[in-house]
Amino acid sequence: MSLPIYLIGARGCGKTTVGLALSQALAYAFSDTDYFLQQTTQQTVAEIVAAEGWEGFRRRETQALMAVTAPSTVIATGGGMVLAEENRRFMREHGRVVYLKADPEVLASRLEAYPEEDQRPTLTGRPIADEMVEVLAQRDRLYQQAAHHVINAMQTPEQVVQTLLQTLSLARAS
Ligand SMILES: Nc1ncnc2c1ncn2[C@@H]1O[C@H](COP(=O)(O)OP(=O)(O)O)[C@@H](O)[C@H]1O
Ligand SMILES: O=C(O)C1=C[C@@H](OP(=O)(O)O)[C@@H](O)[C@H](O)C1
Ligand SMILES: [Mg+2]
Repeated sequence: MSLPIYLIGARGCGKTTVGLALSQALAYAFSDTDYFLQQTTQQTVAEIVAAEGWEGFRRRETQALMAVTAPSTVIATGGGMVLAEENRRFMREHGRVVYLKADPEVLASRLEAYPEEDQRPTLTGRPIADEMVEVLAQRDRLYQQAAHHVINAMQTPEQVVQTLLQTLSLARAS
């Protein structure tokens, strides 16, 4: 059995979309921590945050990360998973961690086209483009710290999957 692969990065970088496609290419299972939370609580992210605040959501997110961790599984995390040092350490110790990196303008344009507000309630109360700049300024360092590999996520999903396959097999060979 192979180590789990964790995809990290900001909202809109493609963790869920690319993660599912990567799992199919590798014949791995696929898990998404947000989807896991929605299934187990029967609540959307927005409903959890409304009831318990971001603090409650973050606590549940850590539990979800541990619950979905399994061999031969691609795990799409939520964009804020790296905020907790505990989560960064857990991912690095249990699997391969890949940062899907994209510029804030690219992320904002994807989210503006398809906001999914139940999944992505505002983090700052500011417009998406401003929020993306602010969030990346805080988190880019944490994504870099947690990651074994950094991938350019500003390609088509198919190209990102190919880059991931190359990067992960090179990493195995070295
Ligand atoms: N590589 C990509 N190129 C263009 N659009 C993308 C890409 N990856 C994801 N998207 C689109 O961006 C939005 C967010 O993707 P998603 O996979 O949910 O990101 P995340 O899970 O990282 O927040 C979706 O509408 C998705 O179709
Ligand atoms: O960046 C964040 O703090 C969040 C990202 C979301 O996941 P995606 O990155 O899959 O959109 C979701 O976990 C929640 O809204 C919080
Ligand atoms: Mg996602």
